[in-house]
Amino acid sequence: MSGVEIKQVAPSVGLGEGPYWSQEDKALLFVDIVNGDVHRLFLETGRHQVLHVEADESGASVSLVIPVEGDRDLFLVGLGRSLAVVRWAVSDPDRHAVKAEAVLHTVDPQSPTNRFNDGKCDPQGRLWAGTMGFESTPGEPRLHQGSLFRLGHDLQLSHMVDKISIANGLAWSHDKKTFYYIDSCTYCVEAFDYDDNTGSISNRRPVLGYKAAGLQKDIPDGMCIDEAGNLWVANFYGKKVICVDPHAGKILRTVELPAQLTTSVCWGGPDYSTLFVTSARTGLTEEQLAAEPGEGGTFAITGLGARGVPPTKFKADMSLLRAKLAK
Ligand SMILES: O=C(O)[C@H](O)[C@@H](O)[C@H](O)[C@H](O)CO
Ligand SMILES: [Zn+2]
Repeated sequence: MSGVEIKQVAPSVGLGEGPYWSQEDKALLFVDIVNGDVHRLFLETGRHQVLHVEADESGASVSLVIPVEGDRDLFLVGLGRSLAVVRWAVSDPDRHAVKAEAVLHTVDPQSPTNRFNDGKCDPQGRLWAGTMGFESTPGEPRLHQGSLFRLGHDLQLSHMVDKISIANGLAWSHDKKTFYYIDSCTYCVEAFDYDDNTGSISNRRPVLGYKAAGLQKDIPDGMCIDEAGNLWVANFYGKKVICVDPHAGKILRTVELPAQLTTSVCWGGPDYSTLFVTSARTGLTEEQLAAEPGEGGTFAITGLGARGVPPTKFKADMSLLRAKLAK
């Protein structure tokens, strides 16, 4: 593939996840789940902000960060088993700690060691986020302990899919009729029919089985969709992202990265032609880390000849949200 360039844009973190391109700020947001931090990296100036979110009673891991439409200082985060709101201004100091302004929901009381993992907004701006069971070794959680949830504009939480092991990549087709989803422990990218009006899903089916595609050790993790409707999936333990044609169920391209635990992907940059990729270093040995300094880094891939579309912010009924923040 000529012209493809890979550049490390952020220093190594424990478990990078949840990349999100903020066009207003020309910044990449991502989280470090191990340290409970949200990162914001301004690509033009190099300014790098780190917001540590203090634990609530359900845990300390910050697993996703999504801006709230209509207030540039508000963000939804996954925090332990909770979905919470944090306040974070661009003018804040580059490194500081906050408590959540409000906890909207705490889930999975039957599995107290669960935590939220990946999440993203659908075309209507409802948040979809899922949980996973306790992981002693990366990729080997207690199975079927988690669920996928949907947070509506009215801040009500709906339970969408149960028996999820590691809730991961999410994407919606441009015709808003298909929802693509990854539970990492199925080793499969799946699809559902999606109703954009009601936000309901049905008809779960496989799109790409990893073992049948020859990916024996890769774990499907985060995912995004490009303008042409192809899926880009980060392969944990796979040192790569793959581009998948979901209609043919075929791998179209493979891009290798200097990090074996590639965790998630998003499109960004002024014209959405840069693919940002997060990775992790958690669980790797000292030797492995020494051999590959990129482990845990965040990367920008350019020259792919593909591009994405703007991400969707969380659209809340702001009077309901402000009432929660006032409490
Ligand atoms: O990145 C994630 O989604 C999880 O937070 C991680 O725990 C790993 O990906 C998982 O171990 C393998 O999928
Ligand atoms: Zn993930």
